[in-house]
Amino acid sequence: MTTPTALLDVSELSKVYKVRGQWFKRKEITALSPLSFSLQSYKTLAIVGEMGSGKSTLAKLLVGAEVPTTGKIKLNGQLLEPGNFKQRCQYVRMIFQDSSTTLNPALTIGQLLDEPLKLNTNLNELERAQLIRTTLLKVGMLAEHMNFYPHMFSGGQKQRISLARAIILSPQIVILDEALAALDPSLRSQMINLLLDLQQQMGLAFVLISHNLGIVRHLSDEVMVLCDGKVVEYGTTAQVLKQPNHKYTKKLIMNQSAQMTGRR
Ligand SMILES: Nc1ncnc2c1ncn2[C@@H]1O[C@H](COP(=O)(O)OP(=O)(O)OP(=O)(O)O)[C@@H](O)[C@H]1O
Repeated sequence: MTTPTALLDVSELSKVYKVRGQWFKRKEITALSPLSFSLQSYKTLAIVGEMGSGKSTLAKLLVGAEVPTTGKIKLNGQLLEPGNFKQRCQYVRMIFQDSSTTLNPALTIGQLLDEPLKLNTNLNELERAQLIRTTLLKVGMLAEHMNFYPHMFSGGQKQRISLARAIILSPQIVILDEALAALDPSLRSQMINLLLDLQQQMGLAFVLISHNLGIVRHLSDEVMVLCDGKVVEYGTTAQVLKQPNHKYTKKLIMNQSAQMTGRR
């Protein structure tokens, strides 16, 4: 029996930064040691790890913002070329924690959503406007919001706009880099439900970078734990959270359970 081709297939991916050290010597920083994983449509992989463990570096490599030192990234069996950002950005999109800094305040929501369409599609103005309206509706906003500016929206609504911008090109993978961290618990739950709905509707795969194990538990099928750029744990979410093996995972689970008990 042949195994089906994974949507995303990452093998031996690593990143070493060369920085200036003492006495003009070059110093190497291994942000990510070679790691491999695969991800299917409709599935979510969570990346967990403490500060400086390599989570953002992995996200940047996946989205094509950094060139890997070693390794390959395949999408539907096709090799993604490191420098071909245009090829990549139609399939892999990213959402960050703080939409106030990623949404250009001088542009209307319509103009913000039109940018990726102008760059990556051959749609005419009417078709683009129609797609912008339907995408806004998909993320729980109104079609009229296309004429508004980012400052007219709350943090939760701005995250929905960022999500609209991420899905407007019908990508296959969305990377959520602490994208829910700044939201209060009720907005966070609404956003989690919206993400799960969109995943079902569009067959999306998510790579979720998060410190919050509650979010990880709700959204992800698998968890990869990074420590100093190395994978120290990788398995199904249920298994990793129930029986963590590595001391960092154990500490994270204990700290967050203590916080939950303290809040009660
Ligand atoms: N452009 C760069 N040049 C040199 N070193 C870098 C660069 N980017 C990241 N690093 C280093 O690589 C390591 C991993 O960083 P990375 O930002 O990926 O960690 P992280 O897990 O995302 O941390 P955080 O949770 O703080 O965002 C760190 O030691 C960091 O200092």
